[in-house]
Amino acid sequence: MACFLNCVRFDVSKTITDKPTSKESGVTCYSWDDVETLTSNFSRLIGSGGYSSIYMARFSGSDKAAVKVHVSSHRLYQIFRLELDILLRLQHPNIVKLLGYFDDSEENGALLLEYLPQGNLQEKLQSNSKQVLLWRNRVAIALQLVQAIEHIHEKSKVGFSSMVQPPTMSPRSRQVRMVGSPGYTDPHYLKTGIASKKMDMYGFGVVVLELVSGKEAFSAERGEMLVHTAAPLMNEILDSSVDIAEDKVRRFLDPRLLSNSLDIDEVKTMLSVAALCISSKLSLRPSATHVAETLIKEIPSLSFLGCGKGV
Ligand SMILES: Nc1ncnc2c1ncn2[C@@H]1O[C@H](COP(=O)(O)OP(=O)(O)OP(=O)(O)O)[C@@H](O)[C@H]1O
Repeated sequence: MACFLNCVRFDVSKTITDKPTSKESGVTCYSWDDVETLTSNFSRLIGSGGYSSIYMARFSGSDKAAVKVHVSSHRLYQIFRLELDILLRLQHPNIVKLLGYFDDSEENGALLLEYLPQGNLQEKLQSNSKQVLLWRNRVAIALQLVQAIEHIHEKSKVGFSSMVQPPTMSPRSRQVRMVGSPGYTDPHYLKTGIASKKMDMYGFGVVVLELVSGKEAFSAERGEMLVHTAAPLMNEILDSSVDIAEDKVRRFLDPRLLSNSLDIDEVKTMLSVAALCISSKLSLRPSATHVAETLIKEIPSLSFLGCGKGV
């Protein structure tokens, strides 16, 4: 998931085969000493990833940044390089900016990212959070995310999304490439090791289910994946030649959103999109462009964004 949630202002024609020198194209190459200073010796942990820890950093002007320090490992270094390579080529308003990085070219790496003060989606959706995330904001998040994915798939020449594992790759190195967060990772990718645009659409479909239900993709507490809970409804949506019953949709919906003013057809549109995106039939999964067009056309609540101009 992180891959499509990060970004950089950088010349897309550049690769990192040759390390950029300091301040090249707006992305700074830092030394480890710099990273230590910026994070005040890693004094404030603000998040944890599957292979990384995220620390608060401050520049001298007191501007904040987030430093994602990857686990030190020769094996996991490839994951860092892959993420850095992608970030160096991306530029989109809906994706966080890469400000700089540290790379020892062997086993240690860190990414210096624009600081995002609003927390992550799970925090926003959590049932005990005081403010309920409004429906229109949920559909806006879905649209912004799919527009970011569309940018990666269609406009960025990143290539990773359609990347197929070279047949010569050893099982060990293949394992290294197989990254993903629990609950979001396409079972087809887990089975074959083949990364594709369809895999990204699967992850997007899971986020849509989270936005509609208010539940997290994977509940460690219940040992439950949202895609499994949603499966009967998803199958019914895909199989059904008739309109899906409203009470079934309402039962899946985040109870905090139940109100007369909510247009249930918009919820049905979101669920239909999710059902197609997470379908085990890869041919059914739509492109990011198609999903963005569908959301803009079928969800009037998005009009507050001035849709069609990109958000
Ligand atoms: N730029 C940022 N600004 C503020 N907080 C951040 C930022 N990046 C990450 N975080 C915090 O750290 C948490 C984990 O980050 P992220 O989701 O990027 O990890 P991940 O993708 O699971 O990592 P990995 O690549 O190691 O698997 C986020 O949920 C968020 O709370």
